[in-house]
Amino acid sequence: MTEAQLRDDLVRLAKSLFERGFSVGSAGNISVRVADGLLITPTNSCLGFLDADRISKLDRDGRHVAGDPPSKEVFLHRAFYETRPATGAVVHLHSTGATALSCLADVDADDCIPPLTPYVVMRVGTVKLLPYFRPGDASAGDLIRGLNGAHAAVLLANHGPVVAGADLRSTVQAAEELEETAKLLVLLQGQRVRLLSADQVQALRGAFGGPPTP
Ligand SMILES: O=C(O)[C@@H](O)C(=O)COP(=O)(O)O
Ligand SMILES: [Zn+2]
Repeated sequence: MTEAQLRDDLVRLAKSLFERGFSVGSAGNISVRVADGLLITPTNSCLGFLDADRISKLDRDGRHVAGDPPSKEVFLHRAFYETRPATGAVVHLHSTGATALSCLADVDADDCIPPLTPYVVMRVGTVKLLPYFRPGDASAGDLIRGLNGAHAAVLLANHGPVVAGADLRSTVQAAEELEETAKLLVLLQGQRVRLLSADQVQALRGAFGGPPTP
């Protein structure tokens, strides 16, 4: 895809997420890798009303070279690109279910989206809960680097999900799947739940290539 096509795709998919309630106001940010760097949504922009020509562009060293000032979470995005070389896009949302889950006290930090349904295993993989950081705090990027590329998705405590994937479309879809599963988990709070077994999870990974790998 050309850079112009990627810019158009970013605008279209961000608008779709906004219109379906996956983001509100100026919450969330999205980036996509291009040949000579990174495109990322400008800080304080609304995902529903992006202008393709004003999307921020960073060079390979992370320097802002074009467009409006970049999202303050650029370090979160760059940490995924650096530790998962196959990453082509990163999506951060404040979607309701995933954010609700990120606020619950007794969540398993090593597996905060347990295998409730096959699709979340196939598309998202094991999700790590990271501690709370003030938005824009570069320390969260260091924590993601510390995962050494083991997770395609994390939940930022009391904040929301960050998902990395091979390309923009599949990353947006993975963020949607994570959100829907988080909603189910919140709905099922306090009830006895039957999770997929370790064998069932393994069979899904084997049969469909499993979650995105580094
Ligand atoms: O929660 C926040 O403040 C950020 O993580 C966010 O979602 C929006 O920040 P910008 O991308 O800088 O607008
Ligand atoms: Zn945020």
